Amino acid sequence: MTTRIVVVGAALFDGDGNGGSAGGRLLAARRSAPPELAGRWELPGGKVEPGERPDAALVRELREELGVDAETVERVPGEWPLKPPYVLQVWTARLLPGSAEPAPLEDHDELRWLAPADIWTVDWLDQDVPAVREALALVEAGAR
Ligand SMILES: Nc1nc2c([nH]c(=O)n2[C@H]2C[C@H](O)[C@@H](COP(=O)(O)OP(=O)(O)OP(=O)(O)O)O2)c(=O)[nH]1
Repeated sequence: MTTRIVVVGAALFDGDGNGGSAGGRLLAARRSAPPELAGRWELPGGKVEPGERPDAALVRELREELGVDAETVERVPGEWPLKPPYVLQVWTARLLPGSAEPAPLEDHDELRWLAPADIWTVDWLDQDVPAVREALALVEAGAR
């Protein structure tokens, strides 16, 4: 059997609170490690643990990495290969009322809320580019 480990990433939007709203800003996180990924931007998240639901893993990772209380909204269709055995899956997500603002507690040295016009101004990890594109397409479709 092929071992396949899911990495979950959050397309975390701010805005009017309906989650992933078009026109809201998307949170991008700059990795501080490992050296080959440091300085590149990603969707915050991490590895799903054995027996864990991916959406629950994402909420846990956002708490650990950013210090926030968040909820997932919708799975972004698709799956993107990372370095084997990892694959990336993405959910749209939003902060819960009363959550702290995201802070770069672990794995990241800078966070940036990107307005729609600024999404492509950061140096996303190559494998994140199609994932970010799909996440934006999903929220734009939802806004129509
Ligand atoms: N979190 C995240 N990881 C990504 C993305 N794109 C991408 O290639 N990766 C890679 C980087 C890492 O090799 C792997 C995820 O590892 P991680 O370091 O974020 O996961 P984790 O918090 O569970 O880490 P750890 O327990 O191993 O310390 O996937 C992305 O958008 N988000």
